[in-house]
Amino acid sequence: MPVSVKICGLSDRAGLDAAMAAGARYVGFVFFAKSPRAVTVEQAAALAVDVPPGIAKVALVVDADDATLDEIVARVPLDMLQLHGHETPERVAEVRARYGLPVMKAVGVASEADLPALNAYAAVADQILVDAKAPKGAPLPGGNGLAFDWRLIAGRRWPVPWMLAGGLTPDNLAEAVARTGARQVDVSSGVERAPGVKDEVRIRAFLDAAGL
Ligand SMILES: O=C(O)c1ccccc1NCC(=O)[C@H](O)[C@H](O)COP(=O)(O)O
Repeated sequence: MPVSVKICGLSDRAGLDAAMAAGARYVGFVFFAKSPRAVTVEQAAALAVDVPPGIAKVALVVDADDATLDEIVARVPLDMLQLHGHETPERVAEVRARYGLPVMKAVGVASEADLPALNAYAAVADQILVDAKAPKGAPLPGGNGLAFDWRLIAGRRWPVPWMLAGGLTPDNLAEAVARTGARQVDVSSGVERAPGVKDEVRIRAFLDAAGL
């Protein structure tokens, strides 16, 4: 059964066009300056305006304050906010209420100890992104191209839709979906030929592997 795909970290027209043409259901724009995929509000607005209905436009932020979110939401046409920092469940609920947009909260997983947080965020967010936990000291809280042990979440379910992320590639996607039961997946590094440089061939291969 096909799974829905989010291509994250799109920063140019070629990558966005490739993701849309291949059948991505979500396209993600990263507003985190340290990322090789970072876009400005102006860049994201210029890209997002051409994304048709049916493909969700996701703004990814990390511990953003209201002023930052105010600017992004005011100037970029969006369908979802992805919170990928240390935002608490209370902050998730606050952002959701303030902007009236669906919120997906990313939760880093490395061991059993990380699993209770998934339940806490599933209680307040519209979706959760089950991602590999960033290594200690890593400059990026996500987008590291690292997978976690998928057995940790095998058979687990949450009361909201969820997305599997972390080190996914065209070659391991089928195993990841089989082991976890994920119906939605998210990828950034695995469809790039260099950090921040999306590869149209790999995007197409990933969507093919997703059954799309
Ligand atoms: O992608 C980034 O550069 C990034 C930077 C800062 C916070 C989050 C970031 N990405 C979040 C995502 O949703 C990624 O798609 C997810 O972590 C999976 O990344 P990858 O393992 O590279 O496929």
